[in-house]
Amino acid sequence: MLATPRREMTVSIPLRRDSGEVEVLIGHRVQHNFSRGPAKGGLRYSPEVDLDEVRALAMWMSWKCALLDVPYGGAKGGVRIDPRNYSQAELQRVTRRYASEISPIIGPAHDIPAPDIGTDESTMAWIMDTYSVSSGHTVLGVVTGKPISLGGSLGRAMATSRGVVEVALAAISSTGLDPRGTTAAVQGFGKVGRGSAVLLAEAGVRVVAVSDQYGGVRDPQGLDIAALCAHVDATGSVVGFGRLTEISNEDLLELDVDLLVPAAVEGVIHEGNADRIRARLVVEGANGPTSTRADELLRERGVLVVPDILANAGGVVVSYFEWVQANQAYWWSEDEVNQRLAERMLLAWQRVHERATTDQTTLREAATCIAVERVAAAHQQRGLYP
Ligand SMILES: NC(=O)C1=CN([C@@H]2O[C@H](COP(=O)(O)OP(=O)(O)OC[C@H]3O[C@@H](n4cnc5c(N)ncnc54)[C@H](OP(=O)(O)O)[C@@H]3O)[C@@H](O)[C@H]2O)C=CC1
Ligand SMILES: O=C(O)CCC(=O)C(=O)O
Repeated sequence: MLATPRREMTVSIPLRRDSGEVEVLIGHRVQHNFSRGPAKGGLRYSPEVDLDEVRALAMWMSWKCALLDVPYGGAKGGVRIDPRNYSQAELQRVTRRYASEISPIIGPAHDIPAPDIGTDESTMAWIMDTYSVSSGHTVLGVVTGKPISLGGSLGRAMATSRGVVEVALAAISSTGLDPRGTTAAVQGFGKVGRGSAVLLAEAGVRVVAVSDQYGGVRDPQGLDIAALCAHVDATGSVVGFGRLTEISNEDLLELDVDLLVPAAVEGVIHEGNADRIRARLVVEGANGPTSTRADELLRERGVLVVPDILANAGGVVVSYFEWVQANQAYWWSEDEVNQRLAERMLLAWQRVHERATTDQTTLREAATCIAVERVAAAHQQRGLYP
């Protein structure tokens, strides 16, 4: 039962472009499991989206939610579209049509989407509005990652990055290094990568390289992250910042740094480059950045990998807090959100670290075992599994 998604929906989304032409896009929503509660997971807009990718991402959400002990199953959605080629008005039309097509299977007690690659708080606001219009009243709990003015939670925007950095600092300390003075490279400068670079720099880590899909920049002395963020806000890319040495996404992964944070897309560390990864520690900000074979090769070489279902779980943890606040119509302070997030991340880190030490496994195996056991226990206790 755990190998197969419980429910999948594929929809076609007719879109009238601003030019008047009509295009038909494909979207998916996959609910892998809901034995522990409503399904939960992000919505991705990318030209790479396909059903298999969405299935894998949905399954990872089941394990992530179980590992962090948030009362959800796992889901994921995707629309095959390159959002950079569409106007905001077109993206709003796509989102509203997608939301209305999947509305029979989403809802605060059924399945709660959130942002992922290529989507943001506006996407969530449009889904919330579309769903609310058909419900006849405002339903704040149908999505998370909403704008603060529409029932979003303080702290959600930085939550995934905050979780990545909490766990990265714990992992650095576990290897006997002092975070101050260690070096890091971050691939991806979107919602997860950018916040991770900011918070790592704040913690005293020297961030020596970052990249986005156009390429990367490198400064062995450590990048000025605040100035870099201003450059990205002005130009839309890290490329061209401060006339620094440019570096490709591939070369960034192979830099001689203490910490590598892949925070962009799947499969970037693979059989072909795993032998050349020189970082001592890989903390997976992205979902699925390391292939199975690469994971084995890194293990043989003694590289410590903190798996995605632990490292990037901060987002869904604060999404859970947002849903709780929306359901109660009572809002927490940002400090309260951040403190509760840190407690959950560090507890999960400790459990996974202890289990890996006791069972002599990788952190990924330990995290997956804890998570699968929790989902399997829910199945058994509900009587769904003989
Ligand atoms: N947002 C969240 O709360 C969570 C996200 N994640 C995962 O984190 C990862 C990043 O998501 P998120 O930050 O939200 O997405 P964003 O869309 O905000 O950012 C993605 C970043 O990756 C870059 N990128 C895209 N394609 C490539 C590529 N082929 N090579 C290198 N860089 C690339 C983008 O470049 P450009 O800026 O040029 O577009 C952008 O900087 C995904 O794996 C996602 O599933 C996991 C948990 C929660
Ligand atoms: O915030 C959420 O609900 C889900 C975030 C997400 O898609 C992920 O963790 O991969």
